[in-house]
Amino acid sequence: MQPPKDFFRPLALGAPMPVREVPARPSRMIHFFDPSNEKMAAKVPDIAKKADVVLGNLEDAISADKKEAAREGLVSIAQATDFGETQLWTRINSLDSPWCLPDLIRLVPAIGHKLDVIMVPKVEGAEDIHYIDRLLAQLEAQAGLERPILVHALLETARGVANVEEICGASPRMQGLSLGPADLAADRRMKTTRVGGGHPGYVVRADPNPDDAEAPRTTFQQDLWHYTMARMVDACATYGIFPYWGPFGDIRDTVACEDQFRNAYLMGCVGAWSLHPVQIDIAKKVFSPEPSEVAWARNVIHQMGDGTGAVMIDGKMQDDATVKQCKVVVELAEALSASDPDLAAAYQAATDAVLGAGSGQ
Ligand SMILES: C[C@H](C(=O)SCCNC(=O)CCNC(=O)[C@H](O)C(C)(C)COP(=O)(O)OP(=O)(O)OC[C@H]1O[C@@H](n2cnc3c(N)ncnc32)[C@H](O)[C@@H]1OP(=O)(O)O)[C@@H](O)C(=O)O
Ligand SMILES: [Mg+2]
Repeated sequence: MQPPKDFFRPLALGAPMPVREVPARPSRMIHFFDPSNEKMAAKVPDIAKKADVVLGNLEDAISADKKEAAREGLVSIAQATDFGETQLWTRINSLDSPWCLPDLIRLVPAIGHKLDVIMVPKVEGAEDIHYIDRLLAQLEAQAGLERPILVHALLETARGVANVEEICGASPRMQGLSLGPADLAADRRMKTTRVGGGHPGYVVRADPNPDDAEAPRTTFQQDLWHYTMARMVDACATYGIFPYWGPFGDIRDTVACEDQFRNAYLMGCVGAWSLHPVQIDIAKKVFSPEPSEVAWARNVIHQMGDGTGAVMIDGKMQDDATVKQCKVVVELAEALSASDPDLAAAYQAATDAVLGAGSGQ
């Protein structure tokens, strides 16, 4: 079905032309900072050197009496910092809050030319995106911005999940979605107070031992987020935008954080939020393909020639579909290599070891 003829028309006279394809920029981690926290804010220039995205958070985790200080702190940091290739995002307050409109009215003219993405919390349906879309167009036109600010929606309400496809297709501004496990759990009345990860009570249990009814029965912990993450990934892939895992709140448990991030990576997410500096490196490790995976993928593409038919490589069937899977890995590796020379060298060394130096892969 074709989009409406005016889908790519600016929603205000003088507003910048909407993008026709969301740029696939490295965003392995969206690093949250509190712009009202001077100590944290002072770290932003250094953190921006190692993070793919830095996000000035104005919503939850910013106390009501700090909302204006966070907004003004973000303006100051954005105006004073050269972010280089690192993206600058913000999470504005929810659309029903008294702070949302002041956030946008202040930020767009002051730092709109540096803001890549505005993250909108608690999105319930396409109507929320339409509201932001038109308002941003008006503010961009007044500010004389030359490129549109993209929008990222938080998937953190039951109705938002029920409407996830219409949210993704609501505007050419849509950059992607993040899964917000805490608000979503509360809205669904899930009985977990954790922020992401599993729960020891969510298990399936092996059958009783027919020879010993008293023998302990093994349990297997299940993933609370599998359904929602899969819905989010499918909706984003349908509209060519990007899915992300949101926060992992148990900051000291770096192992379970890595597990949660890896679940998201394997399911098709392109990144996750980092709430603390320790999580930046976890996300960088997980959301960058392993050098051995890149070498394997390049070998499959190399051996599959025009990408059609079927061959056996190391005992595994390869065909038209697996070539596409391998291209996903190689395209991500090449995009990350462009901004990370260490990663580029690791990928090339692994490829040369498999395909021989000078293979041109
Ligand atoms: C639930 C979902 C959300 O809304 S999640 C997003 C909202 N939450 C946040 O943005 C939290 C951001 N992180 C923090 O505020 C802090 O990390 C912390 C309060 C959780 C812990 O801070 P602290 O006690 O200071 O930790 P440390 O002492 O270990 O810090 C060491 C050092 O690092 C500095 N630091 C800490 N966090 C950050 C950061 N994010 N960026 C930069 N620097 C940071 C800290 O200042 C210390 O510095 P120092 O060594 O110089 O003292 C929801 O949407 C949903 O799911 O629905
Ligand atoms: Mg939330």
